[in-house]
Amino acid sequence: MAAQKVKTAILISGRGSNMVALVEAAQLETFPAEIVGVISNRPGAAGLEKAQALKVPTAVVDHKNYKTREAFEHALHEQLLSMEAELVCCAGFMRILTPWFVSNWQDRLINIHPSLLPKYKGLNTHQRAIDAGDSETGCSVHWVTEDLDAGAVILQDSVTISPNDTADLLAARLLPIELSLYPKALSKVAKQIQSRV
Ligand SMILES: Nc1nc2c(c(=O)[nH]1)N[C@@H](CN(C=O)c1ccc(C(=O)N[C@@H](CCC(=O)O)C(=O)O)cc1)CN2
Ligand SMILES: NCC(=O)N[C@@H]1O[C@H](COP(=O)([O-])[O-])[C@@H](O)[C@H]1O
Repeated sequence: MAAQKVKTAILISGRGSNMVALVEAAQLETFPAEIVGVISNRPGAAGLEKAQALKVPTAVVDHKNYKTREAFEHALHEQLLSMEAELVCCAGFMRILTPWFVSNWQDRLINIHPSLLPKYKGLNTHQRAIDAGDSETGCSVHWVTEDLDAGAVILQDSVTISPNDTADLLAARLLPIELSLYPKALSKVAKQIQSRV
């Protein structure tokens, strides 16, 4: 008997390119995850319309509507529960999550980060790699822990840095690699979850 697909929700804040890649990958009958919803902390996120066009349920939990980070995360948590999420993928989700949220989703929360972790945690990763004179950078899918971008790496892939690269050019060259990597990582994690007793 085929294992149940892992109910997966995706958190976004912006254009949602990685989210689209995950949704499209999950449309394959043999893919081990089912996308049950897309949630944005920003009402105007372009990814919301992309998810709706793909017939994926969407919700907005606007962090600006809450006085504290914890209050925002309680609302986010309730929305995830309402979607019956078993796994959460951060995909361009631009909020640092508190230990309370991370503990509630421990070992069920992953993220894609635009660097070869453990190098360049945080923001502005491409400019930092360029400024450091690195010959390559990349992207990493990792487990989310309370420490920012410090969780174990699940999969990562690299791209060379050209002499005249700007951060924008690098991000554009890296994006197709991200869009290929994240579905592979989600498949790997979903199969691991399916095998948990
Ligand atoms: N506890 C954790 N939370 C998050 C992680 C993580 O590993 N542990 N990964 C991030 C994703 N991320 C980089 O990949 C990241 C997202 C946001 C920020 C940040 O500084 N956010 C600011 C607000 C920025 C904004 O709203 O534009 C903030 O939250 O104050 C850094 C890294 C997801 N969360
Ligand atoms: N710190 C998190 C972070 O910077 N994530 C990065 O934001 C972009 C989101 O694009 P998308 O919304 O089109 O997937 C992606 O490049 C992702 O690696």
